[in-house]
Amino acid sequence: APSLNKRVTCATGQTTANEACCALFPILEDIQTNLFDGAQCGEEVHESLRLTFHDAIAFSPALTNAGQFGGGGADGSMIIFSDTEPNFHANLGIDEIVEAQKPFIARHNISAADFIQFAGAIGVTNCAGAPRLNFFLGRPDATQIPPDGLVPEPFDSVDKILSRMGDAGFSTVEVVWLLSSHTIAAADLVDPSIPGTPFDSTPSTFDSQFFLETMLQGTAFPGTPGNQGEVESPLAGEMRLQSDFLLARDSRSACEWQSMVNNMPKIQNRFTQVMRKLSLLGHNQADLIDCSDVIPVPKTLTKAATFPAGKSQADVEIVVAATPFPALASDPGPVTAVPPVPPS
Ligand code: HEM
Ligand SMILES: [Ca+2]
Ligand SMILES: [Mn+2]
Repeated sequence: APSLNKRVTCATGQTTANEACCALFPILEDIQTNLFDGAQCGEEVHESLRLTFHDAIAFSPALTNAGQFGGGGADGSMIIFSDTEPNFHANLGIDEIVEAQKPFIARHNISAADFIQFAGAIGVTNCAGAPRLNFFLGRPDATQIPPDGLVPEPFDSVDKILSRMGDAGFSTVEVVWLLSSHTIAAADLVDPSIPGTPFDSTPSTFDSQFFLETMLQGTAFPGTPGNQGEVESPLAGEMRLQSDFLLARDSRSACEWQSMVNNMPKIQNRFTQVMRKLSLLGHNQADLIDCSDVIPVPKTLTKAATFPAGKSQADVEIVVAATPFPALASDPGPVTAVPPVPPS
């Protein structure tokens, strides 16, 4: 009789719990070599993670309940309808990774819906400190374009962001957990004069610097002032979104935000939970095959969070008195500018 825990050895040599997952190993290798430039945590990984969100979050039970089409969730619509959906305002810039991923989908037997979530899960493993996300196989592709207006914008109010995310099924703390993603992120189009400007000082490390640095007092714009959705950041070369600034300070989210600082086990655990939920929007997990064991084991990170050089506890705009703020060292040496993420 077959044992429940029996593992399959694939033709390519790796083992997995389910034979259907064997087909993913050649795709994994192609992605790491040719999309992520040899397992780097660079621009394509950042854009691929952003794409997991923008594809999935176009999902509105509120619209469905009102008798309209609310979007199919993680259904690949961004790629299937690439003439339309990437042009929605909140998706600006997503066309690049959409076009970069298309040839991979064309040369493998995988839905666009699955590929987007698979590439995102693989990509984060290239960033030291990231958790090993789950991956489920078998999403059918979109048959309809989701409505515009379902992806949060950096100039949206906290009320609007929490309400939109709540419609899709995410609580306030889950929104905070999802924003761990902005630790490996940069903006190209918020200030188009400085493409590749990161949201924290370590855009190729999945650490808690994003949560810490968004709590510091803003002092200047990294490029031009007056961009919609941008506020002053604490570091030269660093971009701060107004939405991240507000969520870090709002009474509904600030406590959870602060709890992420220097708490890697929590970040890893919570990000895994919410990314599982995000990747399943519009689907039942029971209809899919769990291929999580195909995802590589991420690079580890041992470094504690630190204040960037020239910053200290005095620069934290403390909003949460209820929980103690961790005692953190400051990086030694002169104050430096955060370098941009190179385009590739
Ligand atoms: C809550 C609402 C959110 C807002 C308002 C927001 C907004 C933004 C904006 C404006 C950018 C810069 C785009 C550009 O100019 O190139 C960005 C980048 C990014 N976002 Fe978000 N985001 C949100 C949530 C998320 C979530 C939930 C994820 C993933 C789970 C995510 C992942 C990313 C990543 C990885 C990037 C960097 C892309 C790159 O470096 O090329 N974001 N986000
Ligand atoms: Ca980081
Ligand atoms: Mn980018």
